[in-house]
Amino acid sequence: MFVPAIKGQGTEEQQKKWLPLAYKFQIIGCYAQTELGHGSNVQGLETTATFDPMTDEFVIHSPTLTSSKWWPGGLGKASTHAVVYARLITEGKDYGIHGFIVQLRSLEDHSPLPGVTLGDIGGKFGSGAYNSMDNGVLRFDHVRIPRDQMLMRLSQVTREGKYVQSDVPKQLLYGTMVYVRQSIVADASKALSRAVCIAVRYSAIRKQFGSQDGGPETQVLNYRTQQSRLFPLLASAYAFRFVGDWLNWLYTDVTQKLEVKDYSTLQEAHACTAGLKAVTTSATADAIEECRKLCGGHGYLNSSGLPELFAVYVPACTYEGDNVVLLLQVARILMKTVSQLTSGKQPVGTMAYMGKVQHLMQSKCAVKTAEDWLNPAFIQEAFEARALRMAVNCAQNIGQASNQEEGFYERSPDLLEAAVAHIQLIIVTKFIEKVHQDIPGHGVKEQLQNLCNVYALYTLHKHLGDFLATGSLTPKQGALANEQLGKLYAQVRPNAVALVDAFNYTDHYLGSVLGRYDGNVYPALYEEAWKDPLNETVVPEGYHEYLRPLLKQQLKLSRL
Ligand SMILES: CCCCCCCCCCC/C=C/C(=O)SCCNC(=O)CCNC(=O)[C@H](O)C(C)(C)COP(=O)(O)OP(=O)(O)OC[C@H]1O[C@@H](n2cnc3c(N)ncnc32)[C@H](O)[C@@H]1OP(=O)(O)O
Ligand SMILES: Cc1cc2nc3c(=O)[nH]c(=O)nc-3n(C[C@H](O)[C@H](O)[C@H](O)COP(=O)(O)OP(=O)(O)OC[C@H]3O[C@@H](n4cnc5c(N)ncnc54)[C@H](O)[C@@H]3O)c2cc1C
Repeated sequence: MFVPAIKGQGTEEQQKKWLPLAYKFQIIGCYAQTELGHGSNVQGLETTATFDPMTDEFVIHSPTLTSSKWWPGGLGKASTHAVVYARLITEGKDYGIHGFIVQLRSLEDHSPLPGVTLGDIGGKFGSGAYNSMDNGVLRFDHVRIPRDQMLMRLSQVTREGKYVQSDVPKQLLYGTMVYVRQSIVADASKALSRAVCIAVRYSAIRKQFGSQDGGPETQVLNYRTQQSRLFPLLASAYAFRFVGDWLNWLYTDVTQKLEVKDYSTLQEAHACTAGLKAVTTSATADAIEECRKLCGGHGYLNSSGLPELFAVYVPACTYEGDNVVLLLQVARILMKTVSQLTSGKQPVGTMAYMGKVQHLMQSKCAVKTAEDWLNPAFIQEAFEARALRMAVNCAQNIGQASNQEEGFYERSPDLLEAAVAHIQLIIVTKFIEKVHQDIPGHGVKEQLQNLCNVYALYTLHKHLGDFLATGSLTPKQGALANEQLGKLYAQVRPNAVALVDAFNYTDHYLGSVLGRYDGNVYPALYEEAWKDPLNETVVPEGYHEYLRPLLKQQLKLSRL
């Protein structure tokens, strides 16, 4: 994040100076924005950067305990520099949050520089899984930096101390977060596909119950409950991969537009990166835990790879923006778009469907049979109607409040659900678009179409309340969707292992005894057990000190 921050907020000159040093690891940088007292509320950050015209320097200071930088990855022990986000003060006026390059440690002996106090913030969730990352704490005691270490692409301070705002949207200050959020969506797909690969392969070799007259027991992958829990996660892994590819295209397109000062798609980029990051990371975190449960007791072993994958993954729901905070950002943009519908301004991009408000507010889903749900047009329209009607309902309810902000606050739980509906529509739309493309490989397109329908109908089934409450579907149509879902699971089953083999993960990368490509799980589990340090001695440490006295005492008592 140190590098994209300098790329996005540094001048050409600053990029030329600092980026080569970072690329060659002559300096190691981190992104120091979050503080002990503020993470979500960036505008609430307290660290100060006060310009001193006498010396042409900024004085970086931590005025309160809560202004201590807290969480930045790499800050505690590894980084020599940081992009520090602080309140820019010049000529006695606070101009809000800006980025500054600050050296933290000596390049000679790595010791903290004068006025800099820093360290690691301590152990984190998951017994050490994330402890390889030195998330740090950092305090400044009036540390001076040259004026030219203020990142000056978006705004400047002159030698005389005058603040100059460039003619670019101030939201570009948040550009680094947008970049990482879009990469987190692709990362969600990778993490989810790893968990699903483990769970599908293990479900194919695990047999429990169901043997007829002494024959083999039943593969748990053949149980409909196992399929109804696992195949939607398999479909989600593919869905998030495709929407992540599209989001990367959108991000690249927006970045190219910014180069020519075209800011028309900045809001779209923010809504899509924030919303897709929130929805895909929440779904993936829940899915990894579900994959652990799908593997029964062995899923709880570290050698399954799932506990560590879960522990390392779940902070994704929080870092780079708390998912609720990000979805409320999407909700704000939805409300703004709805309010503009009456002005005749046509929504564009992923909001374009809202322009069909007259149709979608009264459309009746035409599905009559379970097979009708295989028609992408029916799926698309159902998801559009649900999302639009939820957004319009929120806007109408907010409109009845005494003031907009109060109304937004009161209705924020409903707004959250409307934002999720909008983002799920994007995911479904991009999956449908993907399977409409030419896809090489015999039978591959059909399998992806099955997974697209599984993702869409599973999501519809899981959120059926929204569809019914908004009148987008009838209960009968909801039941037909569920009926079709069951048929789809049967079609996915024969190809389930092939669909996870297609992720092409090596056993090393997968890191799971349960997910081995050769399926030779039981000997591997047994072999792995003996590597447990507890098995280095046959009689456990502590026997003589604790167990033996207890056993002897109980033996005596039993003879009294
Ligand atoms: C490379 C592979 C990697 C894969 C794995 C990834 C590993 C990652 C490791 C994780 C490291 C973690 C790093 C971090 O966590 S860094 C810190 C992250 N912190 C956050 O995300 C903070 C979240 N908070 C915010 O973004 C802002 O505070 C918030 C947007 C919530 C509020 O902003 P603000 O207070 O300024 O005000 P408004 O809500 O009123 O917004 C004002 C207008 O600005 C628009 N806006 C807001 N954000 C953006 C944006 N990012 N881009 C564009 N526009 C934005 C907003 O819509 C308002 O617009 P209008 O005025 O038109 O309504
Ligand atoms: C593993 C990890 C790595 C990190 N790496 C970095 C890093 O490298 N650099 C960096 O700067 N930061 C980093 N962070 C910090 C991270 O960005 C913040 O923790 C994150 O943005 C959440 O902010 P917060 O902690 O203030 O949460 P809070 O906002 O305090 O969230 C607490 C609760 O309040 C709710 N809430 C907050 N505001 C609202 C609102 N307006 N409406 C409704 N509900 C609200 C949230 O939904 C949540 O339920 C990292 C964090 C973690 C866990």
